[in-house]
Amino acid sequence: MAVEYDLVVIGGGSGGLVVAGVAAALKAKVALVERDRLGGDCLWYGCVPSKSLIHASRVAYEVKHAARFGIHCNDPQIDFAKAIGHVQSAIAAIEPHDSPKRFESLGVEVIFGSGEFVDKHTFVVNNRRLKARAFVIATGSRPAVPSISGLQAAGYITNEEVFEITERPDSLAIVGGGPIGCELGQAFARLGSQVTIIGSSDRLLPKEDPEAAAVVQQQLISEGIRVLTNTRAESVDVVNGKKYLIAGNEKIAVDQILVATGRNPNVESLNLEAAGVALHQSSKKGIRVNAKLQTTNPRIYACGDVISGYQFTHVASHEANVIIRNALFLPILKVDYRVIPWATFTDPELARVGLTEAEARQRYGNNIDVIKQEYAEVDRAQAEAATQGFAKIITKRNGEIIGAHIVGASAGELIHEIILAMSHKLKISALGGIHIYPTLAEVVSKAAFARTQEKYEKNHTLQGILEKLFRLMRSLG
Ligand SMILES: Cc1cc2nc3c(=O)[nH]c(=O)nc-3n(C[C@H](O)[C@H](O)[C@H](O)COP(=O)(O)OP(=O)(O)OC[C@H]3O[C@@H](n4cnc5c(N)ncnc54)[C@H](O)[C@@H]3O)c2cc1C
Ligand SMILES: NC(=O)c1ccc[n+]([C@@H]2O[C@H](COP(=O)([O-])OP(=O)(O)OC[C@H]3O[C@@H](n4cnc5c(N)ncnc54)[C@H](O)[C@@H]3O)[C@@H](O)[C@H]2O)c1
Repeated sequence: MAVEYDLVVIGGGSGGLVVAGVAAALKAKVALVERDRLGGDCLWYGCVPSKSLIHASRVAYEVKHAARFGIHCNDPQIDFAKAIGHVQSAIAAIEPHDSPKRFESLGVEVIFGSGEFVDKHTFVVNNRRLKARAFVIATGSRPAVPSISGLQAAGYITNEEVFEITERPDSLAIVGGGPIGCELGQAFARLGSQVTIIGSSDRLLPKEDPEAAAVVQQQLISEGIRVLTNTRAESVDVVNGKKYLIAGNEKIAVDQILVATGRNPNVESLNLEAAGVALHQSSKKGIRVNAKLQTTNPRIYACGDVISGYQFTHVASHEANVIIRNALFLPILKVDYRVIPWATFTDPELARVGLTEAEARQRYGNNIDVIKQEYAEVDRAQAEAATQGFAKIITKRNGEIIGAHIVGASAGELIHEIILAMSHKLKISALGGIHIYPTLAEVVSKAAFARTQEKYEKNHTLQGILEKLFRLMRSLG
């Protein structure tokens, strides 16, 4: 039976917009259903506002610490509402790129409404029955709020409200020591809040290389942030209008509580059962997909946060690109997660691609090399007093790069060279090529050189041959 659309995309955020835009450019007939506004978490409540606030807070920090370069300023006066104004103007500047007008001009039919599947082939929205060759679920995720007694009554904020507050909380407790907790914790502390981060793991950023995460944790502590690890937020009391968060043995008086304890997929309202779309059985939440990103109904695909894999904007787009080909043409392409990078935008930044050292040892035993290069040995880092941090590159014995972790200034930019090398299965020696002096990027080339040097130092045969060769050449004049 003929259908009206090639693709119906549900959710207009990082994943859905890529699918809809590219499919329409390829001349497919596409409908995009969005329940709120186009742009998703990344634009409104995630990447864009957080990085804008981080920038404002960094300026405050640099001004406050300028005296070490002989630049004497008074303590910066922070106009928090204006900092949030910068956040909102960054969103406003980027929003047209994700606007309904732009997508309609690309040929996408944008439908606002919250619909549901009524059977395996039909999605109903605003009383319209949409039938398509394929559907894509890209409805993202929302903050997962743990059940903490008294929290609801006391009131709290998540990433969905934090970028709209116009008054800085003098004291802020952040529940969750993951990327949101660390990025926003540092930003608020730099803008003048007294911040406490409460994390249930034994360290901040528990998904990261422990040595690299420790550099970030140490920096946060040195900036006056209280870090409580191995601690769960248990309850909240309100006394005389003041909130008291009880966590471990502590009773912390705070003006505001920010909850950043992971995400829940947006699946509830879609009536997935009618569509034959199953969720993960395990503790992992979200829609179950195969390597081609098909759900348990092969005509329905899913990508982004809703499948609870790597929850990043660039991964949602990476998955979207696989879906476009599979859904519009033949479902033969598998998603490749071999080289998935990400960065946590604290100061210093922590960027990662591939395996951690522990994961690499688990997979390859001791048949790996781990090369570490300190920022302090990079001249540009000295020039900019940005000596904190290191690059760690993990290779197989043949030099193939299987993981890299950079913690330090501009780590999120510097990692791209390694991403390219890994994508093309290049060996670490490929990173040792000419690099501009003096740049921070030399932290990567120096790491590559360090491995060559280490191999050379262990190669006594080669050293012996060279010694003899030069003796001979000297004797010949
Ligand atoms: C504070 C914070 C900072 C972050 N920083 C970064 C970062 O620096 N870099 C990075 O890569 N990632 C970052 N992320 C993660 C990133 O925002 C997400 O991984 C990304 O937005 C996921 O894209 P998505 O398409 O799956 O979902 P979204 O972009 O959230 O899009 C989902 C869309 O679906 C819509 N929707 C939901 N339910 C329905 C329904 N029933 N019907 C119709 N529409 C629906 C929503 O309204 C939304 O528009 C951050 C996240 C947060 C919370
Ligand atoms: N720079 C970036 O790319 C960036 C930035 C922010 C967020 N994100 C994405 O958003 C996702 C969500 O971030 P997040 O920080 O909320 O989640 P997360 O799951 O990475 O971290 C949440 C942390 O909270 C802790 N926790 C859970 N319950 C707790 C409790 N009751 N008390 C104390 N601690 C508790 C967990 O141990 C965990 O370490 C990330 O996984 C990431 O994919 C990315």
